[in-house]
Amino acid sequence: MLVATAVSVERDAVVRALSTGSDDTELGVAGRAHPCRPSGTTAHGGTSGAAGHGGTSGAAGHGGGWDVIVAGVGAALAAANTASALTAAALNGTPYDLVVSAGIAGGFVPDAPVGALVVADEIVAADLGAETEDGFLSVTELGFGTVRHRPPGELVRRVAEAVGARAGAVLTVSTVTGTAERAAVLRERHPTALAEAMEGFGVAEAAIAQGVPVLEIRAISNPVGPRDRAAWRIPEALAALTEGFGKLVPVLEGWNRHDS
Ligand SMILES: O=C(O)c1cccc(C(=O)CC[C@H]2O[C@@H](n3cnc4c(=O)[nH]cnc43)[C@H](O)[C@@H]2O)c1
Repeated sequence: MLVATAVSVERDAVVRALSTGSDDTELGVAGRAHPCRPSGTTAHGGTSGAAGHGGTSGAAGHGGGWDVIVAGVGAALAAANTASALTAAALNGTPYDLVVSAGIAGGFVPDAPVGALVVADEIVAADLGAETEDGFLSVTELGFGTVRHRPPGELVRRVAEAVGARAGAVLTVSTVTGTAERAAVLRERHPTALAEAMEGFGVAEAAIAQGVPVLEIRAISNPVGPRDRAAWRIPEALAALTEGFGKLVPVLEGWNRHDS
């Protein structure tokens, strides 16, 4: 499994869950920083003796088990670093079975309150398109490809049940929403949206391009709406991410990608 987080505190929250996981979880060196990563893009070995780590930008090889990388903030950087990690692992003969985009997010109230966990049944590039006199047109409507990836449905259902998360669309945006008006526009365009974050679609594009299924799980740190930085509850969200990931591990390790 490859877990792509945006920043190091998210990576650490995931690694905390993995390193207290069951004995069956191969996590001999989880939490060990890799010295070769540029600009904070640090990979962690998910197995003891994860000697396959590459030294190239953002790449991470692995020997089975879990790798957790800091893929960067924003869809483009997250896609680039996720693609590098996937390619390195494939070239090493140990391709990943699943990619998980994980971190904190803004939640659409009242469905996704601060501290809640959300699992994406759709990963949607919410602002990839064009403003027209008739309103927003997505790149799909413009004829240029997709703005939506769907994680395996049965896996989403099992994960939601195991971690106590709600399943719904998770939007990927380039700009954190800062007004009630923008939140309402997004929710009107995407009525099933539970959360917005900034990386999921990039991670998904990288995974899908290599034929690897993708999942996105987010812990809500703040409401989507008027900017109120003081209201962000990042430590609480990171604690929820750790707790949720602990419950996620057995589900993912028992999952066969051909099940769903
Ligand atoms: O507004 C600020 O002062 C501020 C300070 C620190 C960090 C930020 C971010 O925007 C972090 C974005 C980071 O966290 C995810 N995230 C969390 N909440 C949201 C949200 O409401 N909308 C979009 N992204 C969010 C995101 O995935 C980034 O990785 C701001």
